[in-house]
Amino acid sequence: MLRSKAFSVLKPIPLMFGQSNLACKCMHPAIASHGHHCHRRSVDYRQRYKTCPFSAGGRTISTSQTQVMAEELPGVLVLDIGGTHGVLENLAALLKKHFHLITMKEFLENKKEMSKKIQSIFVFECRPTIDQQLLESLPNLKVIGNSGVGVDHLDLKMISNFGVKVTNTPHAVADPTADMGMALMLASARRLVEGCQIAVSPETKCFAVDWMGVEVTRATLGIIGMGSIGYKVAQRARAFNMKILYHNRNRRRKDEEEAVGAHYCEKMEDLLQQSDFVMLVVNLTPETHKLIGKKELGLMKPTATLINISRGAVIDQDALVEALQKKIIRAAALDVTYPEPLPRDHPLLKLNNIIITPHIGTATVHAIHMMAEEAIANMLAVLSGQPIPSEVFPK
Ligand SMILES: O=C(O)C(=O)CO
Repeated sequence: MLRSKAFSVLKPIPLMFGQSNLACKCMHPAIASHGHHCHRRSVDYRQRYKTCPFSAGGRTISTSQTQVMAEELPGVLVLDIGGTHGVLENLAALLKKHFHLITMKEFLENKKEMSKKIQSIFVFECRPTIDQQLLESLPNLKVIGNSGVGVDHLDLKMISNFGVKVTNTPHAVADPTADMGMALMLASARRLVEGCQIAVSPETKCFAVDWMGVEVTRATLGIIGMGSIGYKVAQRARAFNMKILYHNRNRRRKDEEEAVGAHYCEKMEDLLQQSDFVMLVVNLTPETHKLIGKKELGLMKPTATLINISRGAVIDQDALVEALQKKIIRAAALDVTYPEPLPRDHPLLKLNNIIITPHIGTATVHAIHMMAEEAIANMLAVLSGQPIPSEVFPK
């Protein structure tokens, strides 16, 4: 998800979204929630809702009518999104086409009136979670539209007990997150961050032999988690003539494997032993919590690099610190950690064989827009009783 830090240079829009996160205290640590490993029915979200009729204020309106008063549209509470910046102006405009947008600030200032209006919650950042207290205060809430694929921050069971549906955006995130995986792999392989540091300090003596990287082309990539993002990574890796191994709960169809030249490893251990780059693309669930620990890191080649674009808690970070310190593996490149961000004195931040980015897998202007569109389509589908493109269910 987009982290405010990454965009801190952009223009703030003070009142567009609420700053307060009071009503959404974190009840469940990410690792304890049900995760997005839930059963999902998926319909192509591109079947857009051209006109979405709603019953509002006793009469049916259509969102295709441009003159509809904002108050007549179904109310959406925009959950706290941390920092505010220019790119979000477009998001607000998008939401306002279909919803009466209610910020957290507005909600907290006028809870009595606002709570009745709110039929959906749009979760922009995947950090804030939604607690029982908030749900109890929203009698007309029907859907929580998560912008992003991972819903490990939401207690799906508790939410479904309120009769509220949860949706996510698997289509919009796949390409940008796969791009991020490739970016981290290439950056780590070619020591891009160290290279930048040298380039900006001309006093540093630089001999290419001191900064040698490893090659991605023709290397072996092991993908753990071959869902839509993992598959997109494989498609990209094929262009680098990489040998592609994958491990997944379910084997992909033969034609899908052949299309990207991927070989299935039934045992994750085999993949770990053979790969030059291991990329984690799994959902965070109780089963994948600390999936990569001391034992697994010990199986990897000393020349191998671990890349994580899923969730931080999929790796046992203490074990990773040790493996990197002792050079049990060559390097790591992480877009996700726990917590996020890491505290300044965290041992991972003291290592020079690691690259860490602040969870920016989908932080592109296009992705943010597409995720919002996908979330809106989901929420509108719930409110209008149509088939829901991407609903997530508790296990
Ligand atoms: O979609 C998500 O859940 C992400 O974290 C993308 O980076």
